[in-house]
Amino acid sequence: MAQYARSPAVAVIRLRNPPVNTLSFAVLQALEDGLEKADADPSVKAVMICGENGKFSAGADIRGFSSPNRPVKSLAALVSLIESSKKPVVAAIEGIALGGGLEVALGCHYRVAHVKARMGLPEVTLGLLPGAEGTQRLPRLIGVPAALDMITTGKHIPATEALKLGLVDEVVEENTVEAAIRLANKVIGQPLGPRRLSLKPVPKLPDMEAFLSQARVRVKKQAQGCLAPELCFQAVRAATQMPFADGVRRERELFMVLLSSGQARALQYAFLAERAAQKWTTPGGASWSSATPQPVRSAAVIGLGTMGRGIVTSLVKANIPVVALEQDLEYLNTGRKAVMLLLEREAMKMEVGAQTLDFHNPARLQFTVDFDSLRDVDLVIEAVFENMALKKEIFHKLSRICKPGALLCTNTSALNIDEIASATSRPQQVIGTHFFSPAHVMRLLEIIYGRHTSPTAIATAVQLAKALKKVGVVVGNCFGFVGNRMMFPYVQQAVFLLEEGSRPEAVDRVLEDFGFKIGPFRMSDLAGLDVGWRSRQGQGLTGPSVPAGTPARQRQGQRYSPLPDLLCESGRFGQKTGKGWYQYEKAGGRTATPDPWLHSLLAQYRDTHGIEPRFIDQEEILERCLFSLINEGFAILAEGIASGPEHLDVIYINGYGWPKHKGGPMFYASTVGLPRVLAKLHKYSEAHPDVPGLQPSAFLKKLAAVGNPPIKEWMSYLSQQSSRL
Ligand SMILES: C/C=C(\C)C(=O)SCCNC(=O)CCNC(=O)[C@H](O)C(C)(C)COP(=O)(O)OP(=O)(O)OC[C@H]1O[C@@H](n2cnc3c(N)ncnc32)[C@H](O)[C@@H]1OP(=O)(O)O
Repeated sequence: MAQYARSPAVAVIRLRNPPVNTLSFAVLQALEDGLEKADADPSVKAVMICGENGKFSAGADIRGFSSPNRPVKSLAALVSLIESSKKPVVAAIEGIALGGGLEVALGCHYRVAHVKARMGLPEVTLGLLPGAEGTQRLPRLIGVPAALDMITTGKHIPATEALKLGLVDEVVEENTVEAAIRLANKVIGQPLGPRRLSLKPVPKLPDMEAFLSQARVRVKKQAQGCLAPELCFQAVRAATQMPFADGVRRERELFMVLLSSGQARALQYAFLAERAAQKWTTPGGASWSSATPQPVRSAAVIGLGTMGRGIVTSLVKANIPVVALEQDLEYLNTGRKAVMLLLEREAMKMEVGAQTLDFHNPARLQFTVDFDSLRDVDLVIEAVFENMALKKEIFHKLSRICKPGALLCTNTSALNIDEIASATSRPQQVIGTHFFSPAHVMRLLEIIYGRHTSPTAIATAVQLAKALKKVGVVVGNCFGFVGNRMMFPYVQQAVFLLEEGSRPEAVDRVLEDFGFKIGPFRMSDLAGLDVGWRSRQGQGLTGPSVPAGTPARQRQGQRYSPLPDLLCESGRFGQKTGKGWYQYEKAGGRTATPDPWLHSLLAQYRDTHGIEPRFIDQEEILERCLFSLINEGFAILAEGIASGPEHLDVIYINGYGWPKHKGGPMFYASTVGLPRVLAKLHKYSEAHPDVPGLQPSAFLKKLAAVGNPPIKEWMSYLSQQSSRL
């Protein structure tokens, strides 16, 4: 709602809809009523609009876009109503003015912002455009280049930058509301025409056409398959070509195209899924709502390989003092140099000096080979390579050295957290923190609780993720956890497709066209084929521990492809060796080219094993890879390893390059339709009965049997099932 008050001659309208003052129907109605009241009252000479609780407004309610009663049209009408007011209207922007919130402020004649406020038009990130005339007003206020940048990227800008751009008239450090009332009193009686953005011309550029065509290329490149950036561009271009009213009509048409697109639904789901994933629960009854995190005032990182370096960098950026430990001085010095380089680069990117991050200060970042230096830290992240014996040895040591209460985290992508915890005397404080490479860049942090992990430990790890500006997703302990466990069948299908007749470049192209940043074979070359090889050796799937007489293409009664092992045996580990599924210009090269050697290896392999190659179309490639991944997702949900499908989707969007505008694998399955996913899995598993990953999971079957229930209802079917058992 909006609250109306008076500050002698100035009417004060306060937007009130906690927690972020979204513009619900009720808020818009109350705002309109407030404006009418102010207009009708002759003693009111000016109006000031502000938000409750130190926040102006986060814009339209994202949960309301799918509602047929969404208030977008009335928002545009209201912004026009504000602008046409005969009494000056001043916006007092504290905290945030985003989306429709900023559009309301653009309708005001003046804007005052608190120095800590942020402003933006993030609609593009939700698959939309600023549909309350924002694409037409903003270029008139700050010029086309700056407006296009804000509208097509959705970035939030700080108040100081907004002042430089002319987006706000004043930035204050103290009371924004008082400053806005002061300004309102000052401008009473001044002409409003020049302050009405709809009446202003769009500032000219020396060569607008050339600017727009270059900008369009840039926008297309950044869009990566997303429709909204291009349509945002078209709406801003309309502002440069048409009078305001026509531009508004064009904006409306483009908005309707986006609103009805599947991409907008997927992106809005992704926004809400990220928030839903913060609300973790465990089958044991622990929950985000009752667990309290411990403060993390200092941390240690063990191991300064690629992952450890990134983790140290993340902690320093989050202002958490770090002790970085290596096994000997040689490794320590190499690690130290690499970390310093990363931090210098980060300081440059953040446009702050080394002194701001303060990483030359040993009180902030200390390098050591002495385990005793870990005695007082609040949290340790072990990031040595994936070797259970080594990890257990380290955790045993930590359990003796670290202070009581210190959280002991292991950075692992698959190893059993309970087994690692068993090496300590405090398994309740042991937790898995699976960072993604590069750890200072990737947003995802998979947080894995073991059998004994305490709710406090989980809450502390979630809090740490927030401090590191990452998305922490809490999951249970199983081989590969959630992300890699779903990835195994996907990669497995890709390799089976090669056996049956396809090529790495054909499979990659289909999945990259779908929207993955890189396909499974390019990804495998980038990560290094030796990583999986070592893991398969450890599981006894390949190498000397495989019993004599085991068929080459079978393990544990199921089809197995030894192709990746064959590549590793010939020293083809991917980019690092210059050869893998592709060939590269040199060892460490990045440009993948299809490799005739590999093509003849595939032909020879098929001959040896009597496989008749066949043409495999794009549909089969896509469905076998994606549906097997999704199928595993259903098994994970049924086992209680994750609290809901949103968690899986957040993991895939933030850690595995899943295209956000397709909402994550489980959301995608819901858009394809669960009965269709099931029918396709049946078809492929019948054609390839011994290929793992294609047998539909029981939970998928159960959901498909009731049709295609909305994704938010899926988990309720699971509890119905359990309660009957
Ligand atoms: C046409 C389209 C128009 C006119 C629009 O306005 S589209 C909406 C444009 N606005 C946005 O995209 C803003 C989205 N929100 C954010 O970026 C952030 O939430 C925030 C910067 C406003 C606050 O961030 P933070 O402090 O980290 O808190 P949370 O992100 O956890 O949010 C707190 C709760 O508020 C809910 N929320 C936030 N914004 C919206 C919104 N626009 N609509 C509905 N709900 C919103 C968010 O979901 C959190 O609620 P819970 O999930 O915890 O219940």
